[in-house]
Amino acid sequence: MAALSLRNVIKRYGHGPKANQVIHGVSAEIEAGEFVVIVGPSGCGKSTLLRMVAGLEEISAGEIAIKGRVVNDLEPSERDIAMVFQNYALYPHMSVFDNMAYGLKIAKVPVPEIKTRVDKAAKILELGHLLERKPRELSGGQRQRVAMGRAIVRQPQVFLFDEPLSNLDAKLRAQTRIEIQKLHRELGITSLFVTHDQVEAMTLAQRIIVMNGGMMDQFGTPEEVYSRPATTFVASFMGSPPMNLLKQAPGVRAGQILGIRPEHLSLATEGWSAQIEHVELLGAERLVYARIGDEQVIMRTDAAVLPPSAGDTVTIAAQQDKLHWFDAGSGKRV
Ligand SMILES: Nc1ncnc2c1ncn2[C@@H]1O[C@H](COP(=O)(O)OP(=O)(O)OP(=O)(O)O)[C@@H](O)[C@H]1O
Repeated sequence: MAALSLRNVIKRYGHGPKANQVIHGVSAEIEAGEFVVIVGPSGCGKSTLLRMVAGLEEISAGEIAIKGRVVNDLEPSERDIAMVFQNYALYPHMSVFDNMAYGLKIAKVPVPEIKTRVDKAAKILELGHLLERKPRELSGGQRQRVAMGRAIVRQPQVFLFDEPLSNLDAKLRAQTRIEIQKLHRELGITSLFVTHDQVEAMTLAQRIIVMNGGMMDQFGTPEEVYSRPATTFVASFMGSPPMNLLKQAPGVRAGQILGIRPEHLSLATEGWSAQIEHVELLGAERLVYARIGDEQVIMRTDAAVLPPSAGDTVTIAAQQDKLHWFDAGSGKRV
């Protein structure tokens, strides 16, 4: 049985003719113990989807089930979930221990049991020496760990994460990503994690839900999403620099879009004639920006390869087994 099922979930804000539909029928089956990341640009509906699972937003139509039990009409506290928020939402006047224990106290868990669970979570998260501190006496990364600790002690069926790393600097974010992975390996709790950062999605997820304007464009492993994107949107959203999408280059027929990743283009003796616009050195590799007719392409090359210079005319070839074809009308993979 799936740990979490979304069945044609729809969300409208407002009522009647003025209603604004923002989630247009999302279906997904998430297996027990899976770590699923919902990714997409600002406004695509990621938070709304997560908040509907949490019970913080009503569902306009469709069904959400946790371990087979439909939870549409259940309060958040009855859903057996725990959520970690972007702003951590810690109680400022309570110690770290009390912040982590609070939900259990409310749920009338016996005091010795609370102590055992908080101590265990504190140990996993290396917070043991900070239990007496107040949130203001902690670093951003430590507060983030307290927020996770508070979720862990509840021993929920499902963890929900709403961009929990977005307030951390780049280094701490990378480090916390590894901690979250480790935590997931240890606890094996089904997790749904929202982010707008495709790198975070690729590195954390076992499977990724890519949202585009309230629709689910793809649900697949990081590998699938990267190497077989279901739409031009997924192709250009996942990967940096994005996949090149060509409509007019020689060999592309009307109504088609050819997708090719920057790492699958190279200088060659046969192929497209291209004008070099600009070359960027990124340490171990170089990005070469070129123009094929009216369309720009980005090529990724090894920094050791002698680059062309801006203004040069070169020949660029695409690796033939790495071509992606999309329908120009629907944007779907063909
Ligand atoms: N309470 C609300 N009333 C009306 N519209 C809303 C409400 N909350 C969100 N929306 C709209 O729903 C859409 C999805 O919003 P949502 O916050 O889920 O997007 P998101 O992908 O999480 O974006 P972000 O990354 O910016 O948080 C947006 O168009 C937003 O304007």
